[in-house]
Amino acid sequence: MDEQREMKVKNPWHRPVIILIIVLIAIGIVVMVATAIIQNKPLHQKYKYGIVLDAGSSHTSVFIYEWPAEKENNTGMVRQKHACDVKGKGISSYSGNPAGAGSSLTDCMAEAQKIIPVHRHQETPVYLGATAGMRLLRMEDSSLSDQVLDAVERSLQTYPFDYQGARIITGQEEGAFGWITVNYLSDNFRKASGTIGALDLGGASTQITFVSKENSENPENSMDFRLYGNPYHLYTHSFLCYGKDQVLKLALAKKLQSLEMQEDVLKDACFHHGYKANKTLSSVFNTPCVSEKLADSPKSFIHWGTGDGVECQNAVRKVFNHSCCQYSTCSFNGVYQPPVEGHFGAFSAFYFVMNFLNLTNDDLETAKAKLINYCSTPWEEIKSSYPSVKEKYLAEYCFSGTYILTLLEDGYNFTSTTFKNIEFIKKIADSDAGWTLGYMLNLTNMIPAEAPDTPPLPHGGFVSLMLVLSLLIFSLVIVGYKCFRRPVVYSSAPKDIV
Ligand SMILES: O=P(O)(O)OP(=O)(O)OP(=O)(O)OC[C@H]1O[C@@H](n2cnc3c(O)ncnc32)[C@H](O)[C@@H]1O
Ligand SMILES: [Ca+2]
Repeated sequence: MDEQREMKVKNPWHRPVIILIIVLIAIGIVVMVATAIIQNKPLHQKYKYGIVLDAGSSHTSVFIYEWPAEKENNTGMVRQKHACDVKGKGISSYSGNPAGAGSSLTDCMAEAQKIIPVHRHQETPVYLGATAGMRLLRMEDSSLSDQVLDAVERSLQTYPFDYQGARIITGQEEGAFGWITVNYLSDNFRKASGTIGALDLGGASTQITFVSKENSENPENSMDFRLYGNPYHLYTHSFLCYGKDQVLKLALAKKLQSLEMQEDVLKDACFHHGYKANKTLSSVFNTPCVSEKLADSPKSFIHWGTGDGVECQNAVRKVFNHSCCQYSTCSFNGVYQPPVEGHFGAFSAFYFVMNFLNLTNDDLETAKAKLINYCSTPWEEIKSSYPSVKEKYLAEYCFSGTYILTLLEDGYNFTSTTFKNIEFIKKIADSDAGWTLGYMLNLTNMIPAEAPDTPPLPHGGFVSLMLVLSLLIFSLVIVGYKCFRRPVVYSSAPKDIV
């Protein structure tokens, strides 16, 4: 039949061209996104290091910090790589053998040499900061404290690092750098969420630091910082002798002085019933924190626990003097302190003790009640319940817990309500809470006063946006093709050619 009929036969070149275009667009998108990712991918990370020795009253710790070499001024970049506890007591205990203070550091410094890559040794700064133990030794005999510092300096200079000095830091520095550490690790300087206060309880001193709206009534308690574009007005105070070891001596001395001692026996409500230890008077009075010495007294006494939490609270209150305050408000001993504001991180012995006593999540009233119960537990029962805990710590938890709650409530004026704002912490983001990180950040200028300019979008956001837009374009092309392609008219072909 010659009948001409229209039938649909696709143009032979049409479909391949469309497929080719779609494939090219897809390849283009993949190449574009891959290039964006590769282009912005950080090169192989190179790290820098810093070492800070915390020469505390009870012991020395060596902290190694690490940060990406290219991002020195980005806050939140420095992290703790390693911590090493020096064997033995704090450097102030080497006053009779200063050279021993230097050699005590060798094991931890050898560890640091192994951990930090050799090619970074020369540029790695080393700082030693000594705290309340050395402040007390300097008060007793400044030439002895100089000798101890000289000995640790000589020891640290023998290592291939960049030695930057060993010194006794001030109480204000200790408080302020502890505050910088906890807020840096919590990333509070970049966030607009505000900062947290810092509570540090050592063996020989304790520090309280927080941002206060009040105008400081005593310049000695105020410190101003400009960090990452924001000004901070800090209240800070360090109470020498109010660390947990020294305050125990203070409390014992008060009892010994108030003639609570009968026939060489000192009955103590802050120690468990059944606790009995022979102690020398000099172990109590061998510190400048205890001013009045005992006259006509025996050389030793029996420390006899009675385990009465309520009586212990009354005894501990006596170490705080509330009788004199020449400012509008004081904490204790005539020290100016505005009312506490905001949230707090409490670390060092605040954490060790509250964590052991399982009081870190309790409100003030519950914590007090649980502590009274704990204090009344007989010593033998305590010892058998915690066979692996150091006996000295174990014997003192009742006293230390009572001291902590009394310091916070009667000393710093936390109430049942504001007590809930205290978080007991050991570490933040795997780094120890303490003054050392803040000290290093400050000395290396690693927290800039002004926030550095950053691109409007972070790298991840930029790549995601590219991907989403590309997929959108791709989908539009497909949809456009489907909607707007013209129906193709096929030419009729003679069906049969005979
Ligand atoms: O800040 P200074 O006053 O110089 O002292 P420090 O730096 O040596 O003090 P630490 O925070 O290291 O420790 C505070 C106290 O807690 C004690 N301590 C450490 N670990 C403890 C634990 O697990 N349980 C109870 N007490 C502990 C330690 O002996 C100190 O008396
Ligand atoms: Ca300390």
